[in-house]
Amino acid sequence: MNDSIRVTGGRPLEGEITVRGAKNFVSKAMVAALLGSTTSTLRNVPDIRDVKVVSSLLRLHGVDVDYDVQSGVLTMDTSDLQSADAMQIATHAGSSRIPILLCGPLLHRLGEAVIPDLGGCRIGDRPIDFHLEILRKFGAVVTEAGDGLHLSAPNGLKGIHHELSYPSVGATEQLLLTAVMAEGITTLHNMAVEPEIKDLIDTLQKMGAIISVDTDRSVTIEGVPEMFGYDHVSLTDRIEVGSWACAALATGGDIMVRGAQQRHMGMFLNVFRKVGGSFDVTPEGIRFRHPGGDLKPIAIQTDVHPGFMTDWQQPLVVALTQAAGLSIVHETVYENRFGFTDALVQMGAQVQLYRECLGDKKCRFGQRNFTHSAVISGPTPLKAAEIEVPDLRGGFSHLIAALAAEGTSTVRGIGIIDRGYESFRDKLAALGASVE
Ligand SMILES: CC(=O)N[C@H]1[C@@H](OP(=O)(O)OP(=O)(O)OC[C@H]2O[C@@H](n3ccc(=O)[nH]c3=O)[C@H](O)[C@@H]2O)O[C@H](CO)[C@@H](O)[C@@H]1O
Ligand SMILES: C=C(OP(=O)(O)O)C(=O)O
Repeated sequence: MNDSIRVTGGRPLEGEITVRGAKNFVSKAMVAALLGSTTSTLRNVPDIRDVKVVSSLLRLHGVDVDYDVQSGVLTMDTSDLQSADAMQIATHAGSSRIPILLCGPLLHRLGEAVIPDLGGCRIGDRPIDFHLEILRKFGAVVTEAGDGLHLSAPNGLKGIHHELSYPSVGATEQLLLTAVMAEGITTLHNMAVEPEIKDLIDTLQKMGAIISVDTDRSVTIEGVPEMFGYDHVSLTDRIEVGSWACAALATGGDIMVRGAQQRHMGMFLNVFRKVGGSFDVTPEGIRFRHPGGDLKPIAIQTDVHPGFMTDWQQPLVVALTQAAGLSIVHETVYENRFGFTDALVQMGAQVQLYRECLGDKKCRFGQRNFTHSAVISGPTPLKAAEIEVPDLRGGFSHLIAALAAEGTSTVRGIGIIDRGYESFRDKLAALGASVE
């Protein structure tokens, strides 16, 4: 497939699109299916690359995976589960961050796990120290093996009491996926509470898990000896919804996003309204539009849920280049998530990056030489440019910038965007974008 796209901007995106299941839940629910001794059915599954990567990893372990793109129904039959060939696992190195979550389920079901080196967006160091600490506490023996890790559990996995120093999404999922079948009781404090995690907990409960969530970011899990398949409908991808909403704002457009769910987007909708966007929530989805007039600047800080999500930050920054005044964005989740602004500056935006924390939220990056705050001065007309996509959300943000810019831009490396945006080329065409 051609990996670059020519975008002629300067016209509003208008029309209707549908967003299906969440990349950051579907991939985890697919891993959870490994815990079940019977077939699992996942619905509302989008046709994105991360689903293909996890399907392939499951197949390497003997899972019979069947996906009907049209209906979005994915079934996973785990009756012939078996250890995978290490050489074949290695071919998945760098493909996604999901493989590290296979550890607990594979240790429970097969007694060993071989994990390739992780991929995912390069938006910071992204260590896995929390994951390994949790797995070792449960009783896993972790050794480095070639291009990845080898894990075993000679004495089985036993419940633990753990507190995260930061409410990491992946580490919370690691603990849940391991604790559900570990012997005895597990408790976790300072857990992540993103909607995708709540959906994972619901899925695990359907499978037979006993999980009690408290109101203070803590959870108690009573391990069970056997789990079964599930039937579950994925929540909608709130990051994709927010990305299209920002595209409507930046291009002066009007986009009806079918499938969008208000209850998972509270903080985003507040910000969208404060910046000057309009939205209508309907039973079918949410319609986002630029109502005309100037957009307003804003000061925001990204945070764990229920704060403003880091994955919304990059698309929003493009819209903020069109707001009248100074906007401030303090990124507190990743230390290096403003690299994508170089291309915006090349297109005429005024974005100044700072090492200091430009906000009062507790942040791990303040005194550590990371440019993790941005001041955006607008409105600045954007002009076409040749751009290389840096990462998933940064890439979609570049597309939005090209759609808002006068002239024809070339955006290279758009394959990355397929990791998390289903049929984005068709959706752009449906919204009247001029793309080749
Ligand atoms: C596939 C998936 O669901 N990806 C999402 C997930 O990523 P992911 O699960 O990787 O993100 P985490 O919540 O774990 O990371 C948050 C912070 O914790 C740090 N950390 C994490 C693990 C660890 O072992 N040590 C450590 O220091 C990270 O470097 C980062 O600074 O949540 C992020 C935060 O909402 C989202 O941006 C990603 O889209
Ligand atoms: C950072 C992201 O994903 P991943 O964790 O898969 O790299 C994202 O979806 O924006």
